[in-house]
Amino acid sequence: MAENGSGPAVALEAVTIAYPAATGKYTAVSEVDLTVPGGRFVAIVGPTGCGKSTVLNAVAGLREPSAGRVLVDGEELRGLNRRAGYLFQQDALLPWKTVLDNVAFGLELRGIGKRERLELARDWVRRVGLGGFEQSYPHQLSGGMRKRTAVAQTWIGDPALLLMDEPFGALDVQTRQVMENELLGLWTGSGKTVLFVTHDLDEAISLADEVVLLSAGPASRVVGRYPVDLPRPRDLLDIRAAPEFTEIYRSIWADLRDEVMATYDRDVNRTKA
Ligand SMILES: Nc1ncnc2c1ncn2[C@@H]1O[C@H](COP(=O)(O)OP(=O)(O)OP(=O)(O)O)[C@@H](O)[C@H]1O
Repeated sequence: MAENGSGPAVALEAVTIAYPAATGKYTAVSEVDLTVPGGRFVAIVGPTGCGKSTVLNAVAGLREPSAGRVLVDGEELRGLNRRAGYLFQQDALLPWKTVLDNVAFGLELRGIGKRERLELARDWVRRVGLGGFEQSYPHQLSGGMRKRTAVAQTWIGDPALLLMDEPFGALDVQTRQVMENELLGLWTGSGKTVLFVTHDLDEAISLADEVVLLSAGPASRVVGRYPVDLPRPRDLLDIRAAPEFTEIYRSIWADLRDEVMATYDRDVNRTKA
């Protein structure tokens, strides 16, 4: 059951995922154990290609484990995770629809009447700071505005679990900080469970209650879990300057660096071979 708030608890039990490869198969992650209490914000970090997205896709129900299982509030996940909403680096805005219609689209698919969905969408467009841009089309928006539209698109469905894969990875640094702050503003008090994948340790620590470190692949697994006891609510523009932040950063980076180097050595040896 959810521990605090309405978001579901998520557990991965000895999850192994292998992909077909030229040489037979490639085991991306092996026996991953991970528990995320309901309502918590957990960030997953690790070197490039270690399997962060693979883990997220397993929780989304997009990728079935070759072994092990995923539990959502104690029940084994089978097929798509219908309690989850997604936010990826690439947004999924429909170019021929306006901001308002893009935000309302998920509700349309759910069969919610036009009047109600447009009313809700108008509210969400305002909440993400896009009031006045309801009738704009995606190509008329900046990267940050597109991201705001995507955030509204995800949150309007009120998913209890949010799965985010480098959602702000393509944004410039300033826009990214603003969006991270706004994400925390939306999440605080919502009770939603969040799994957030990022390359960026700064971002992981700033946002999360806990950072989980995956080892270098192949057969990546969880090699570290680090609680982030920074007070909330957090203002990310200030928090990165706090000495406690630097301390947490140092302790995680000491381990992450080893995994990054292991990936680097592996790639160099592969190139030489
Ligand atoms: N569909 C697929 N078929 C074959 N191999 C795949 C597939 N998807 C991922 N892989 C491999 O599995 C490993 C893990 O990939 P994944 O995308 O989960 O890693 P990641 O940590 O999210 O990567 P990045 O940091 O680059 O975003 C990589 O070596 C990748 O090449």
